[in-house]
Amino acid sequence: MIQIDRLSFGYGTRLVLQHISTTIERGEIFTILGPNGSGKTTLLRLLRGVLTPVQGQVNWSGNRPAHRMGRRHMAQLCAVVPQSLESYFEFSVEQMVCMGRYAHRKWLAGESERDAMAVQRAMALSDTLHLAQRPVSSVSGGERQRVYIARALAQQAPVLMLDEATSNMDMDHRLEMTQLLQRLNANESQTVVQVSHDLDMAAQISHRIMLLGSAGSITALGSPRQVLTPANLKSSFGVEVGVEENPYTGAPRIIPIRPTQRSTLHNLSIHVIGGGGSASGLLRRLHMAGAQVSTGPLNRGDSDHVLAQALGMDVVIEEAFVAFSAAQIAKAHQLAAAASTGLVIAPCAWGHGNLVCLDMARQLLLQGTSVWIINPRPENDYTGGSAWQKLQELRQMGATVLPDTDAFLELLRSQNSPDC
Ligand SMILES: Nc1ncnc2c1ncn2[C@@H]1O[C@H](COP(=O)(O)OP(=O)(O)OP(=O)(O)O)[C@@H](O)[C@H]1O
Repeated sequence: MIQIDRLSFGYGTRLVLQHISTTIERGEIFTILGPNGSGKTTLLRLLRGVLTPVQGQVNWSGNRPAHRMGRRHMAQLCAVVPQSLESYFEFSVEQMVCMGRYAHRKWLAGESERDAMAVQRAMALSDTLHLAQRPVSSVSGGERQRVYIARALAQQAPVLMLDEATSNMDMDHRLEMTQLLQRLNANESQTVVQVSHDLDMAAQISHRIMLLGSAGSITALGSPRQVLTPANLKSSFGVEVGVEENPYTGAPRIIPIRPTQRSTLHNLSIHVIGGGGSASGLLRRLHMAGAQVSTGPLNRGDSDHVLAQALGMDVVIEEAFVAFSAAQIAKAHQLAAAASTGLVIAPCAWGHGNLVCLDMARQLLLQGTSVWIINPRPENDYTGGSAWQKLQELRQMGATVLPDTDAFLELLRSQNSPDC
């Protein structure tokens, strides 16, 4: 019903979704999971044609690509329960739900009996009838989510798209909404495409789950049982979980083992070479895990500099937009030599201004400092090959290359574990 073909999308130059392909079938409950910022809401927007893909396309069977379909046409096919609160607050709840009938009305036509019946039914199903005359601005967050669901139900579109639609609801209403979705799906072949952070609910009701990773690509796609495995969830969320069978529903049930791994690196001391935001995630995660972190040199105002300063790290700062001076390199060398665990090089872009950091790493390596390099890539070399050659030499001299920050942190943890 909805074909997604090698879809990629970015805001500006930053890609947030990469190579997404699948077909969502009629009558399917399809859930998109993933960490914050992994592109779930963006994917929903691409599916309903609000955004135009950078590559690939979305096709609703028998129609033009989604981004070329008109709004009214899309509204006949797809009803949306949004994540963010919309500013229709001057309307009453009933008026708001009536807006769901927009796609069914002729231009300037009033409300028909059919419209009125659809609105009443939607409000009854979503338990919002008693709120009908209240201004939307006066209802609670959970009640407002039910109003949005009512508006979407009133639209009577074959596909219902929900973006974290039950996140503010109490347990009773959340269960009720879950059952409602299942009932609509079973009795009326309603296709449901939803974004959720509720893994247990997703496991319980989804026919298929798409799990996105932090880089906006698919970590796993398939049945809840195939997708919700400890390895996949670790890969996407960086969290260790156990998965067991829910004794009441038979669906997989997720149990965090170590929800976060804070304070596990508290006796380590590490110097980080980054720049241009390449080390931000690494700096933050090392800090959260309790490691003593220093970094630099970094140009003033660089996003890694701003973050390191905000976290109170020792930072060697060079003025903005200038090459690193010998004096600042000497200071960084001193900090790095004092970092007893070692030096780690983030996947930064290399130019003639920061190439000298690789010479510093070489000297430290020769002096016995451990050096790690995270995900070095030739396309990050803007020096005509010198940086790539220096990185290769570091590797030959004994620096350890790791694919990503997760692998680096895992290595530190395993070396730092009390069992070692
Ligand atoms: N209009 C925009 N302009 C620039 N960047 C954006 C815009 N909308 C979203 N982004 C960025 O794109 C990335 C993906 O955002 P998106 O809202 O799709 O993530 P998500 O997986 O739904 O996150 P969450 O679980 O937090 O709701 C994020 O890094 C976000 O900051």
